[in-house]
Amino acid sequence: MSLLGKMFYKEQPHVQNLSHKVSIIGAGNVGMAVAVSLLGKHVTNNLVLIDPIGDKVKGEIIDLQHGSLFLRNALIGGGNTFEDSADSKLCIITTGVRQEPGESRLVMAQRNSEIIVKVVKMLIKYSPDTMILVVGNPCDVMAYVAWKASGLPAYKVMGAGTTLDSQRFRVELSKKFNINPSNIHAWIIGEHGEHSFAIWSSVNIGGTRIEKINPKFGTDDDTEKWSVLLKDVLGAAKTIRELKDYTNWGIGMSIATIAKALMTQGGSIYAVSVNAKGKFGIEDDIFISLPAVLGSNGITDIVHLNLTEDELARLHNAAKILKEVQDSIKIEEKEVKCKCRRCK
Ligand SMILES: NC(=O)C1=CN([C@@H]2O[C@H](COP(=O)(O)OP(=O)(O)OC[C@H]3O[C@@H](n4cnc5c(N)ncnc54)[C@H](O)[C@@H]3O)[C@@H](O)[C@H]2O)C=CC1
Ligand SMILES: CC(=O)C(=O)O
Repeated sequence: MSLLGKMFYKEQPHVQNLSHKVSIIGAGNVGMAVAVSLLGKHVTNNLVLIDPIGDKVKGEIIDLQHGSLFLRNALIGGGNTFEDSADSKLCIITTGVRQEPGESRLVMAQRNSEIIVKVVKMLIKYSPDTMILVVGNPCDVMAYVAWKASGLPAYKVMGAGTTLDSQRFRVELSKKFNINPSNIHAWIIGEHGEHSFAIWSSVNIGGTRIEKINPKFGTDDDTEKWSVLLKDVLGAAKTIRELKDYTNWGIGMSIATIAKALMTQGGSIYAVSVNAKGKFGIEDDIFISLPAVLGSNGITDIVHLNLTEDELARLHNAAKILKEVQDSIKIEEKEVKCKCRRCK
């Protein structure tokens, strides 16, 4: 009899609870920040990390596994192929090349969309019913590409959107008001990029809409110049990139929070990239960042914001730009061959 046989009276085979599997695709700076945040927030104890390129992902998996002692015995698997992602409830795509200096978003969109299509086809092969959250940039357009490539209903596919921008906005406001950012309700919507904008009219602290006190709040005519604060918010990515080359911790934590809403506690609202067709006068399938209610099967509702005329015009402008980029992308429907042991 083996040592295990001598140690235990076996009652039944050991079965792992696989119902909360989250797969992260891309073990770069963002992917690893998402992984650590998901584990630290106990969003899942069944994590898979996949990166088709290089050995780094294998090293990251072993390294993280050594932390599982402190992470509710989390199961951490993955590698270069997609088989371990089978039956994921949520797949988070962080693959993508970063923008080269001087490179247009459009060129980056085409390059990254080719990666997204390949990745999504593989994910759907193993998890046909998964939810997909796209982080790779330009994330609104990449969410559209993921939706097209996946064949999933739109409510199951979203992009990180302007969650991070809204988070940055709340943090900057919190520094001025000296209030915990979780008690400040403020949104950036539109496109996660050059066409995002703040909904100053809805900034609310402690049940008080600031615009009611200062009707010029956030406008160029405001003598207190609150709008200056937006420079730090919208320029944050550039500032951080100049200092450390990439951004990862802020997005890692916001993705873990979105994932928590999708995995455990429905009813939380985040400004994710959603298909806005039929909302706010948008007529086409355009993925754009709007506050949406998240539940355990994806997006349940999109908030019917009370936008001012100017804010609505900005939203339509962002939608127009996003549609132009979406339309410029060629999404090839070609079959992707899996190199995993099961399919070889
Ligand atoms: N939505 C948001 O708020 C944010 C988005 N990002 C975006 O996230 C993406 C990842 O950024 P980082 O992790 O810093 O980059 P990184 O270079 O550290 O990691 C990217 C990963 O993608 C993988 N990859 C590259 N080409 C691939 C291909 N052809 N097929 C499969 N995998 C491939 C690489 O192996 C690498 O592990 C970028 O597009 C970046 O702009 C970053 C921060 C915030
Ligand atoms: C890189 C990026 O999209 C950000 O940090 O906002």
